Amino acid sequence: MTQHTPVGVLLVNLGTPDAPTSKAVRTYLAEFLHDKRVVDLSRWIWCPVLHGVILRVRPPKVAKLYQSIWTEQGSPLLAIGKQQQQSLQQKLNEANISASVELAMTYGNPSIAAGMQALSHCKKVIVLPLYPQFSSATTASVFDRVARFAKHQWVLPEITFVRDYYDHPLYIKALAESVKNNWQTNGRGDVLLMSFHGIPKRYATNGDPYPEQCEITAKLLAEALNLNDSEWKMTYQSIFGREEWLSPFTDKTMEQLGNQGKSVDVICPGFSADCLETLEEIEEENKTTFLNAGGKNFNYIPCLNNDAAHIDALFDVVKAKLD
Ligand SMILES: C=CC1=C(C)c2cc3[nH]c(cc4nc(cc5[nH]c(cc1n2)c(C)c5CCC(=O)O)C(CCC(=O)O)=C4C)c(C)c3C=C
Ligand SMILES: [Fe+2]
Ligand SMILES: [Fe+2]
Repeated sequence: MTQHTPVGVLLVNLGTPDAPTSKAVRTYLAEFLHDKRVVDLSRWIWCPVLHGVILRVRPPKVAKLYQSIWTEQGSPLLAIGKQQQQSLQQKLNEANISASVELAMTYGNPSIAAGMQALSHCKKVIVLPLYPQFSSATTASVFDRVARFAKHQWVLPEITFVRDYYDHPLYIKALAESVKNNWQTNGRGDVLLMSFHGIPKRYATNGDPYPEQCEITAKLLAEALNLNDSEWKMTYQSIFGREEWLSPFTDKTMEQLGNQGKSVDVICPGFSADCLETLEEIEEENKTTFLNAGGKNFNYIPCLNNDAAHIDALFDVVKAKLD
C-alpha cells in the first residue's frame, strides 16, 4: 500500500537487462548507448556503428557474460538495489523520518519515470544517484531523465539532487571497514588495487570532474587504512570503443602485478552494487589475467552493497538534504 509520506527518496542506479538473453541485452544496450551523455559522438557517425555493428555483435556475447553472474533474484545490480531500498526505508522508519524510498534505473526497468510516479504524493523528492563520484555519463543522465519526467507533469514536488558523495566520511569509513573485515577473513595481499569504471579521456578534458573525485576517494581510503604509497594503486576498467580512456588500465596493471608474483586485493569503490563490471570483469576476467601472468593470490572485495555501514552513509547523505 502506498504510504502518503511528505518526502520521497529515489535511489537510482545504471540499469541492467530484464533477462540474460541476447534479445533483452540488445534492448538494454540500445537504450543505454543511444544516450548522448554516454556516447557523445554525432548521431550521423554513431547510429550506423551502433545499429550496424554493436547491437548485432555485442548482445549474444554479453548475454553469455550476464548468464555467468545471474542469480535466482535476477541481475545482481537490481537484486542488490532492492535490498538497499528496503534497508534505507527501514533505517528512515527507525529514525522516525516519514519518507518513502523507491528504486529506479536510468536505463531499463524499473524506470525513473515509474519511480517518480510512485512518489507523486510527496511534497519533496530527493534523487540519490548511486554513484559516489559525479560523471556526466552517469549522474547527469539521471538528472536528464528526471527532467524528462517533470516536463510532462502539471504538478511537481520540490526536487533535490545529490551530486556526489565521493569524500563523505561515512562512505570512506564503510569502504575501510569492508577492506579490514575482508583482510581479517581472507588475509592481506601485497597491494590493494582500487579499480574505478573508466570514461573517455576527452570527457575529463572537457571538464568532467570524475577522475579528480576518484583520486580523492582512493587517497582517503588509503589514508583510512594507513597504507603507504607502495601498498595501493588506483586504475580504470571497462574500456569501450576506440578512443583514449582514462588510465592506468586495470587489466594491464593486473598483468604487471601478476608478472611480479604479487598477491592482490581488489576493490571497486565507484560501484555501489556488484554487477557485470565487478563480478564478471574483475572477479572472473581480471582474476584469470592476473593468475595467468604469475600472480600469487587474488582476492576480490565485494562492493558495499547492502552492508549496514553503506546504508548508514546513504542515510546520512539523504538526511543532509532533509533540512
Ligand atoms: C559506452 C561508454 C560507456 C561509458 C562512458 C560508461 C561509463 C560508466 N558506466 C558505469 C557503470 C556501469 N556500467 C555498466 C555496464 C556497461 N557500461 C558500458 C559502457 C559505458 N559505461 C556498457 C556497454 C555496459 C554494458 C555491458 C557491456 O556491454 O559491456 C554497469 C553494469 C550493469 C549491469 O547490468 O550489471 C555499471 C554499473 C559508470 C560508473 C560509468 C562512469 C563513471
Ligand atoms: Fe540510432
Ligand atoms: Fe559502464
